[in-house]
Amino acid sequence: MTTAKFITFEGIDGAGKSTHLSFVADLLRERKKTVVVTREPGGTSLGESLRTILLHEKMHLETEALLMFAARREHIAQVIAPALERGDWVISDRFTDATFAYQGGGRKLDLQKLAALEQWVHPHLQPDLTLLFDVPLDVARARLDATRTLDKFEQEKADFFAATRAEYLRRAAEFPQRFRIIDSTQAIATIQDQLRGIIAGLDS
Ligand SMILES: Nc1ncnc2c1ncn2[C@@H]1O[C@H](COP(=O)(O)OP(=O)(O)OP(=O)(O)O)[C@@H](O)[C@H]1O
Ligand SMILES: Cc1cn([C@H]2C[C@H](O)[C@@H](COP(=O)(O)O)O2)c(=O)[nH]c1=O
Repeated sequence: MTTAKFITFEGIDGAGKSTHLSFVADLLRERKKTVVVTREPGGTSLGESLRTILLHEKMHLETEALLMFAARREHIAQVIAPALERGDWVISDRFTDATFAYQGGGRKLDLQKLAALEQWVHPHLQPDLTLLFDVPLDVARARLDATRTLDKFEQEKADFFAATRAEYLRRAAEFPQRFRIIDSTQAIATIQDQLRGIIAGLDS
């Protein structure tokens, strides 16, 4: 029997990560796992209130980073840690890599300050697996433009997303043991085949 695992989905807006969340959850349920699917910012009542503020209100860039970690602290306390302690598997649509990528890469905040917050908020918790859905900016932008009204982050310019994507890829290279980079320009069915292989490898 394998122990509970913490899986995170990451990527720039429009990369396609949310498309595959329920597919991976279903794969795990087929393997008789109890799965908790959650998201950041969000996942708790307080976190969802903070999400609305974060995605729609202008604020100082350090306030934005601090609120991301405040929402995360509550999320870990109320949802992630209890689920893992119960033996449930947790899938989170974004986690701390997003703060490094968006606030560190995109907003250019000091990575050392973000690392200090990470050390404060979750010194002993890291994802077992991080699926990084990677696409060129123009592909992500075309997908977003086709589907929705854009929030504060999604309205950012190309250089913001270029820096965000670069920081994601830098972290994937820094932590190769937990990151898997998914070429999200592939067809959805092809990506699902790849995900099936990754999940089988994790749960064996
Ligand atoms: N591999 C793919 N090929 C073609 N279209 C895709 C693919 N993956 C996702 N899409 C489409 O792109 C759009 C954005 O996908 P999705 O909502 O999963 O992105 P996301 O990365 O979760 O974005 P966000 O982080 O902004 O929520 C959706 O309309 C989805 O159907
Ligand atoms: C956790 C986290 C998220 N963000 C940004 C990234 C996205 O633009 C939104 C979340 O929206 P999604 O469509 O549900 O992915 O928030 C961020 O900037 N920093 C973070 O730590």
